[in-house]
Amino acid sequence: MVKQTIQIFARVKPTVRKQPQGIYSIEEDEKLPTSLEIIVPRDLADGFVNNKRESYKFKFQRIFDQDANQEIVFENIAKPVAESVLAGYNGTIFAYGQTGSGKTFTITGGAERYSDRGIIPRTLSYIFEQLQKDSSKIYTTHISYLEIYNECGYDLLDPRHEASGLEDLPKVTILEDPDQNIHLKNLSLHQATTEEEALNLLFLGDTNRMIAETPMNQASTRSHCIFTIHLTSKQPGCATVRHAKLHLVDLAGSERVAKTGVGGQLLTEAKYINLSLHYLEQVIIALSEKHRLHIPYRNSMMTSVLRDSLGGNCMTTMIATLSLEKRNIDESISTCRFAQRVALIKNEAVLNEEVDPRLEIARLQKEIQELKDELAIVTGEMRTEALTEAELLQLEKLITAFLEDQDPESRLEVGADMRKIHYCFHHLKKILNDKKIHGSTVGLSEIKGQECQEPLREEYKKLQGILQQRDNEINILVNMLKKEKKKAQDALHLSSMNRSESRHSQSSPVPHGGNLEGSRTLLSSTPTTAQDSSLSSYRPSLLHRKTGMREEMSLGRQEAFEIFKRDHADSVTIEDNKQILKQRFSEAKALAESINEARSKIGISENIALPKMQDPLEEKLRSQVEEEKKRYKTMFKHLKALKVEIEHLQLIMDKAKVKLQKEFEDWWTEEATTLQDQQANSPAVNFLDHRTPSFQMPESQHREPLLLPNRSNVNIRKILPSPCLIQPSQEESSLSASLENSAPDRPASSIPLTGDRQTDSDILAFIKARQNVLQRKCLGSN
Ligand SMILES: Nc1ncnc2c1ncn2[C@@H]1O[C@H](COP(=O)(O)OP(=O)(O)OP(=O)(O)O)[C@@H](O)[C@H]1O
Repeated sequence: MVKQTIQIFARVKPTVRKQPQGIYSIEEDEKLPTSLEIIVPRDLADGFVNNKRESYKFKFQRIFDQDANQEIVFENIAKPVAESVLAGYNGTIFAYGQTGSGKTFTITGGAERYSDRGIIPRTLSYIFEQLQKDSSKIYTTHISYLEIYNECGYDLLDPRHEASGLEDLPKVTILEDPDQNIHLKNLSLHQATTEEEALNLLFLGDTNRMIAETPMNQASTRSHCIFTIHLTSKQPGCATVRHAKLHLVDLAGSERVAKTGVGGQLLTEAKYINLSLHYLEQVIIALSEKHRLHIPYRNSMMTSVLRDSLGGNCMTTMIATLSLEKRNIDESISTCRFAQRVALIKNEAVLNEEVDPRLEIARLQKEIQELKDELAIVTGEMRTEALTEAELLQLEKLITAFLEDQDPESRLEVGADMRKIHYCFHHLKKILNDKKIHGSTVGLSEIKGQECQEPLREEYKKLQGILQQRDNEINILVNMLKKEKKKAQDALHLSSMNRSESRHSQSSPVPHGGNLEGSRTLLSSTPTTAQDSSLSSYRPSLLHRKTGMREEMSLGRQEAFEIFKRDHADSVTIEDNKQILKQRFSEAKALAESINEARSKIGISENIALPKMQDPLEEKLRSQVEEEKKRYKTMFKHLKALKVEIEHLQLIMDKAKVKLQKEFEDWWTEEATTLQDQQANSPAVNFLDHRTPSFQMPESQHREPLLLPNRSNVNIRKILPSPCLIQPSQEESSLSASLENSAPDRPASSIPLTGDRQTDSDILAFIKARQNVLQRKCLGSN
């Protein structure tokens, strides 16, 4: 049992603007920054009057200042907890702080750079690395991801449900058994056999979380999220199984209702958040008071779920995230005060061991049989009748298996039957004699030579096995690279076709998002388990399903999406990541080539027949092979790390894409609704009238004004034909005239639209295509 108080750490978020000097200071204790002093400026009126205290001091296990990166935070906070989870103890890390103070950044990570990976992906990486190293135990890992919003639990990982809102996700409820153990009904557990599978689950949960967000429910801010790694370990042949859980918790923003200044639905949410955080505080106060018999865990879902983590069987760590800007000082002080109370809670973590009943029954049955046999021998219970043919045959088989078994501990089990025991001795003697007769024809020197060669052969066999394994791995990686290259070429070909199509024909809408999809090949072509491949294939369709986008967009919508994408604030990050991804791919390719080279060298050396006796040539050969093997291993490790990075980057890009599409859909729907309202009084739409309201980008993403008139979203000015020298047909002339007339400097003409969004888009797409045909005719005749 390990008795420990909850460990508290503080992390200060980098400030955007320059803050007044001396708003806080960090003192070192035994070379570690452990004491934080917050100085309240004298002019600060909100909440702190001048005659109040000016400075507040708080102690932490360690404080991470603005310049601390994600790696340092992981190494110092999460790694020790992950180690105790690997040893069989429960662990919890939770981030607490006001909205925007960096909880999600610390727990999950930033969505822009690979180096911004937070505690969850780094912990997964670390745990799977350790599991791979430890071959003494059999491990199984499961993942669950729970979101608690307004006191209701939702399963973020159920792939059976297509969520477009939080209410579509399966609801999770709490059940308590007579021993007061908490069970979460409807929370799915997913096995992850590799880091990649676990990261896919994290991605799936985060995407569901993002999709479920609406402007009314900024889930990330207003909900608590608990990502749990369930680890089971067992030693082969041993009936004891160890279970450990690691909760990684991103709590809702801790600001007070008064400060949020919200009403309606948001006020309800704020109250729920405040209530659940209030209950968390109540539990913590109760736990920090000695001799308190009743701890009010049951008051809220979050405290019920984290019951063990707070004052129970768990190694718990809290990260107080602080945004030490002038306007956030009061919230930062209250976060620190909360942390000080948390630090008083003592937990008693025990190894969660239990005996697997099936293994225990088998062990006991064996023991009973052995005891019965012993008893039969001791009591002299003898059988005299002769053994049957079948029994003799069975015994011979047992003897053969016993002789062939390489395990020195293996036993020949024939039971307490002296007839069988005698027959076994008799049969063994026969085998030995037969061997002796045959053996005499073999020369003594040859036997000696064979003895020398035996270990060499074994070593050679082992190396060949490893080589075969690595060969397979390299083939898989090379195939992945080839596929990626082909995909990139296809994408290039497709985009050039699209460009020429949009210039000349504009006849068929292009499926959206092709440019990002290309990068998925590596992931989807990676050999994984059935479950993983189902997840990988789930992801691309998730982009459509979850954002509610159709697989194919109308031409107008496609054009609007392209412009929206181009002007979106995230486009620079997406481009940057694409570049990094490309770079990593070429690095991986180069590395794969070097690995192939090293492998062939090892192969050549191993193909040379080894001399029968050890000699200098063999020694040289051996050391060369060893050298190559070392080089090969290092490169292979590097390639694996690159693969993880590439996969992570792809996940980041997928996430950005889902976000982009979702924002586009929201914006599109909003604009369409507004215009529908405006057009309700006049069914005919004024095509290019400047008075017609144009689509506007959301404020934050707006760089250039978009000229996308009415719901069709087609920029007609872009598609107007250039002056033409040939005479168009009558039909073409009238169509052309109707469009020409709609130019801003001419009297506006109207094109009747149906009011149905899709039909209108199609009508306008048709007009656009016709215009292009006209334009091409013009160009052709010129
Ligand atoms: N240590 C840090 N370094 C760089 N950027 C950070 C850091 N901490 C937070 N940020 C950035 O600040 C912003 C807000 O952070 P984050 O979303 O993690 O806050 P939060 O506390 O989780 O907020 P919420 O309660 O709304 O979920 C994000 O853009 C994030 O990238």
